[in-house]
Amino acid sequence: MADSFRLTLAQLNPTVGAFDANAEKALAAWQVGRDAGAQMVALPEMFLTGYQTQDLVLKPAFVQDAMAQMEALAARIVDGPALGIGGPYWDETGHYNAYWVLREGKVVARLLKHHLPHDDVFDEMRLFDSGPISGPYRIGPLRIGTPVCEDAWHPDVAETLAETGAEILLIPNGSPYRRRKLDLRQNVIVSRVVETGLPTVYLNAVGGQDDQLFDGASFVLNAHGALAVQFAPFEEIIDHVDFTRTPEGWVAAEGRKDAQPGDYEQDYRAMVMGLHDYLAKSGFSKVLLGLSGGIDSALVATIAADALGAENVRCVMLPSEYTSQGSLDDAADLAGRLGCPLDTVSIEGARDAVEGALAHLMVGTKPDVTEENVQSRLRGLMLMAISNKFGGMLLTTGNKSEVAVGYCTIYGDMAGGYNPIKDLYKTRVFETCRWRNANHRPWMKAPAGEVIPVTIIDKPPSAELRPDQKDQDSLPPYEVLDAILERLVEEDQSVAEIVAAGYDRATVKRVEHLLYISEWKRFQSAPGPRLTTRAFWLDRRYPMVNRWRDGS
Ligand SMILES: Nc1ncnc2c1ncn2[C@@H]1O[C@H](COP(=O)(O)OP(=O)(O)OC[C@H]2O[C@@H]([n+]3cccc(C(=O)O)c3)[C@H](O)[C@@H]2O)[C@@H](O)[C@H]1O
Ligand SMILES: Nc1ncnc2c1ncn2[C@@H]1O[C@H](COP(=O)(O)OP(=O)(O)OP(=O)(O)O)[C@@H](O)[C@H]1O
Ligand SMILES: NC(=O)CC[C@H](N)C(=O)O
Repeated sequence: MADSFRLTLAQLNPTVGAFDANAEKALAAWQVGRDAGAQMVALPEMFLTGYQTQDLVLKPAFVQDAMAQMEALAARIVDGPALGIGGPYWDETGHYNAYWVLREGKVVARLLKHHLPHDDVFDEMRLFDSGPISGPYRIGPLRIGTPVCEDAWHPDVAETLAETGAEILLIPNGSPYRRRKLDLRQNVIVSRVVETGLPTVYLNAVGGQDDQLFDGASFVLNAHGALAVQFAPFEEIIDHVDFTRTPEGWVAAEGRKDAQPGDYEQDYRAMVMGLHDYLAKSGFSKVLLGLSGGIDSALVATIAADALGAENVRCVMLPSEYTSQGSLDDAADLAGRLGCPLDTVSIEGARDAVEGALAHLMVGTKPDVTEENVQSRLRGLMLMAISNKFGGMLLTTGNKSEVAVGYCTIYGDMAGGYNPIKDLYKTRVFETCRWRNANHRPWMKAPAGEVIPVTIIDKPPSAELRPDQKDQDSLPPYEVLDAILERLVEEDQSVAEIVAAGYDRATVKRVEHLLYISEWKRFQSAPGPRLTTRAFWLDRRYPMVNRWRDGS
């Protein structure tokens, strides 16, 4: 019996619902494996349909179509390696998230996911039935056990596979990014390796799907947990792992060990990829945004220029009488450094017209946030008109701190289809700008160097909706606001715990109140890439009507 086995890992980016394109990608990877003499080529979880399909996978027509496409793909897998690929499977016993193994024109195995994740962004218990734990399958000389993603986060599936003769584990995944997720995954998988004594392949998808980002970063561990192979995150990679039979069992040869960037780089890459894929997969190649001369729109313009090329990022300055010369200069400076086209559209005439039209109703009232919001909404209106006429998608620019406390105008600066910094607290916005100014990578399409002028980073944030307005007039300093928000949102701390940590009780209560009363705004807000454990959308599902307040 042969003593070697070549497994080709395809860390690739599928598109939800694009069955033909996903199948072609799988076939191209299979051809790479075949040409390299592999015995098997593996793709990630639910690759044929893309992931996550959400409720699409409850639709019989969708699943029938996917299963027919899978059979058609199987018919093309002849005279070469086996192909492992994720896709749904329905039969009279249930509806499954399955891993299909195709070989010599046929489906030779189907491994059904047993543990269905139902935490953070996952609801698989509502979408699938739990399959029985499948046994190992043989490809050439090797018996392979395949826990499907969440299956590997519990000991039982891997243990059963080891007990029933698996010689390696191959885990296909659709595991979404969040900060430092790779450390968590490796800790979990080391436990499986130690429990089973089996070399383990962890293959993850890459690419953005709505708010979720799959970061790849696939890896291979040998028995005892030593790292044999590590793929880079956020890249499409096809590469091979060579296993050799030894007296102690199968051993993976040392392969590529791609470096894993630090937190700021990974978050930045996630935002760039999230924006790129949301647009490209929705059929857009251009964006526009309101460029105020402030830091949030500066960072969004930079992310967009890195994702799409500066020529595809149309910046629009929409000044009013409150716009300072400094803001006009900073916006022009940033657009020039990035190489983005910049237009100027005054909102003054439109504001006069709106205020004139409303004047007879407003008699006797004092100017307040109403007039401020009109300016914001006029900007949204003008930007959407440019979007409609010229076809770019409008980006909205609220950071996580603002989105958390509702410091943004509904139908105003919240207008837009995607928000690249929705899960980035304001204090991280500053640090991210500094990181981008100091670092450039080949995947960034905008120029290297100090693209975000230091004056933009250093000036006090202002909405410039009334004379001398500063964010800090309405909100606690961002260091304090972000620290309280992180404790309330990410850490689920009580008011008493936050106060005990040294924060002023009245401030904590105010932030808690603002967080709860703006739930409705977030419900109507644009999606954005998930970076944390509690992004606003699926990770944290709060009611809009909620009269409870923490009395601790
Ligand atoms: N639970 C709920 N469900 C549905 N609707 C609800 C609601 N609660 C209030 N509302 C409605 O929402 C409206 C208030 O919300 P909204 O109109 O957004 O206005 P509002 O939140 O009152 O004001 C916008 C805030 O964002 C700040 N800001 C900061 C930075 C930039 C910008 C900018 O615009 O560029 C703005 C601005 O200074 C102000 O504090 C009310 O008219 C009310 O009818
Ligand atoms: N004068 C302006 N010209 C163009 N767009 C603007 C202007 N003022 C505000 N906007 C848009 O509205 C968004 C919210 O802006 P605002 O300046 O009021 O608050 P901010 O959160 O401090 O954002 P920024 O740091 O980008 O200024 C901006 O990011 C920008 O997209
Ligand atoms: N697709 C899944 O089953 C995900 C499982 C796991 N909780 C992860 O995030 O990696």
